[in-house]
Amino acid sequence: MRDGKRSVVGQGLRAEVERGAIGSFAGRVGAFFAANQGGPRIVMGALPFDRSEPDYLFQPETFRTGDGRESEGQPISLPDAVRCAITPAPAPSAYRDAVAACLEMIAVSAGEAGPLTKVVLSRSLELSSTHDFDATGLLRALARDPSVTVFSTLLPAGADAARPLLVGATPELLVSKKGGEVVSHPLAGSARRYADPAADRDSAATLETSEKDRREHQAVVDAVFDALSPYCSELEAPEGTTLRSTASMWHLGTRIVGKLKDTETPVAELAGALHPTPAVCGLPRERAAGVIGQLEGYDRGFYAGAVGWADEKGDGEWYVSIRSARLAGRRATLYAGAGIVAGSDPVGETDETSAKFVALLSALGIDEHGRPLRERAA
Ligand SMILES: C=C(O[C@H]1C=CC=C(C(=O)O)[C@@H]1O)C(=O)O
Repeated sequence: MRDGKRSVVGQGLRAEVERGAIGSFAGRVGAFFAANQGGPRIVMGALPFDRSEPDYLFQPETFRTGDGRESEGQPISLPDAVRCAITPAPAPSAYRDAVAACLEMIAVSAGEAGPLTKVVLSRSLELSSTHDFDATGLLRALARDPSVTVFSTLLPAGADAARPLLVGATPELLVSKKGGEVVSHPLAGSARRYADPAADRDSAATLETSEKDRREHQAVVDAVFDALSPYCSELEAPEGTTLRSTASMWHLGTRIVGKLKDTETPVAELAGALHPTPAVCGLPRERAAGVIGQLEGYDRGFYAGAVGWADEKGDGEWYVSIRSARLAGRRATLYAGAGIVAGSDPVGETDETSAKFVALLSALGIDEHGRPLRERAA
């Protein structure tokens, strides 16, 4: 895991933590350290989107931290023969229909108790290549953007011949905990970035003043405050809501910092209280998760879950596993979602998911149709 300032790298797999759902995350990590005396005092891995599905956590053989600048981001070089066939799943037109159906559900529920106010719907791109995907090269290419946290983590062995990995470049901190201090930096509300400076500024200004995006964002901020308040003696958003940028996207973001009442509260418990926030699920949580299951048509697996680490003291960092891809040998599945609220436009939301694919696709050197990008085609 690495951003422009810091890296946390575990290598090898020394031991696996007993797998379970998020409700037992903190208990299982605590029991692992109590029972296992050898090796680095850290576990890392991934939490799935679905709270009832098992996570995948392991203790690495070795572990080191650095300043995030250990290796410069180099463009990855795909051999000429490697070309990707890309199948959108669902097709963009079917995604637009799903957004429209979701808007209808939001409208119909408006008069009910506990109405559906937000659902984050995602779509995927299935890539199939002539060669195995190079996770290390992809990570290096993603790290050219210092504003994101890049990650690569093992996933549980599945039906694939190759061991799957989750690789990505997330801009969103679910929660970090160090001693008595807790930080979360939720994002929601997005706009595409442009190479032309004037168009880029316009895009940011439109996002900043968009009532629909502010509403979409506030739902996440409120949920983070609700989840963390019981654990904190102080909790505030010192800078308020601000614009955050990655190389390809503008977002609305709110950095939330708190002081824990009990400094021993483990980060795993805080992650368990927060996940999934309305940045990836919706409101009310259970109802939105049901709509996602009904309309998306696939299992998200570890997309829109969390990736990170926790140490023996209960400190740690967990990032929302968005802008991510599941790699398994010659196959990769890329995911991108968008928050749907009253006032969302199906075409606009589809375009937003296309914009969110750009980070991974440009690191792979291709566009959404699998065509080589111009600067790499030469
Ligand atoms: C669900 C994703 O992004 C979330 C994070 C930031 C902005 C979002 C939005 O504006 O919809 C999403 O809530 C994704 O990238 O797949």
